[in-house]
Amino acid sequence: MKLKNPPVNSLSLEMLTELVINLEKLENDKAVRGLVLTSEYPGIFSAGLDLMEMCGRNPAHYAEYWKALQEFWLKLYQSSLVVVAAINGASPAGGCLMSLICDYRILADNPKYTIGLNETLLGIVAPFWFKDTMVNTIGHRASERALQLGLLFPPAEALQVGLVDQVVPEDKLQSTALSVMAQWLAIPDHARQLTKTMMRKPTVDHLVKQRDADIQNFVSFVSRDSIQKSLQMYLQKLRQKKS
Ligand SMILES: CCCCCCCCCCCCC/C=C/C(=O)SCCNC(=O)CCNC(=O)[C@H](O)C(C)(C)COP(=O)(O)OP(=O)(O)OC[C@H]1O[C@@H](n2cnc3c(N)ncnc32)[C@H](O)[C@@H]1OP(=O)(O)O
Repeated sequence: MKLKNPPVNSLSLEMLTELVINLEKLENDKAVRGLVLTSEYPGIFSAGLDLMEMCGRNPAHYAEYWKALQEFWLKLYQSSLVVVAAINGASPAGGCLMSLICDYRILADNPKYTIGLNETLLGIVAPFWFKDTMVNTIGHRASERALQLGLLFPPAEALQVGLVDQVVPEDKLQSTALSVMAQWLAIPDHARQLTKTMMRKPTVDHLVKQRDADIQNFVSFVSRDSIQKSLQMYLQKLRQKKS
């Protein structure tokens, strides 16, 4: 599955909705057992959540957006398919989250392709289920440091901390993803799927139990004037970077 939402594959409401529909289609197709997630645009895997969905909108929109994001996370995190992320570009915040919910992550070796949950740099906070997903991957101490500092790791450091499973030359990314997929598909589906469910259930249950409260938290947090100002300033900085 190729992410395709120019210019930076930000996770807009429309993109999230399409991703969920496509995932459902693949899950229901008996001929499909695995999925490689990559970007149509080498250089950018995904810029994360679409900041335009979080700026200057009304509470009903924020609630709808957050619910769609939760839905996407729940679908992909619980997917019965083998999901391999072939990360061919920068992967900040929501882009990193999307990689973390896959079963295996391969990052192309390019110093520009940084990955991490950098929310604090925007003056916002990664919600508990982003944090849980990261802790499940790299452990508590490394997550605490990475989350507080909003670290974006270049490939060698991402590998060292365990945020990705493999770093490979850019031209070997897709072939490596396919051989990793073959290795995972050699395991009987039912045994692998039950194991995945068992490993991920506590994290899934944590969000499912608090879904509505989490939406309310997001809406009230993002509606604050101070948060709106931080997001606007961050967007301005992104735009000024060009000039
Ligand atoms: C008490 C506790 C309470 C807790 C309560 C918690 C509640 C929850 C709080 C909220 C939590 C939210 C979690 C958020 C997660 C996120 O994912 S936020 C998004 C973070 N993303 C980023 O920081 C990435 C920003 N982008 C970049 O760094 C770069 O764009 C890039 C991806 C590295 C690509 O660089 P480059 O190729 O140079 O492109 P640019 O020129 O920078 O960008 C092109 C245009 O795209 C726009 N853009 C970039 N990123 C985004 C984005 N994420 N959303 C929307 N738009 C984006 C950029 O502004 C450019 O636009 P134009 O200037 O108009 O062309």
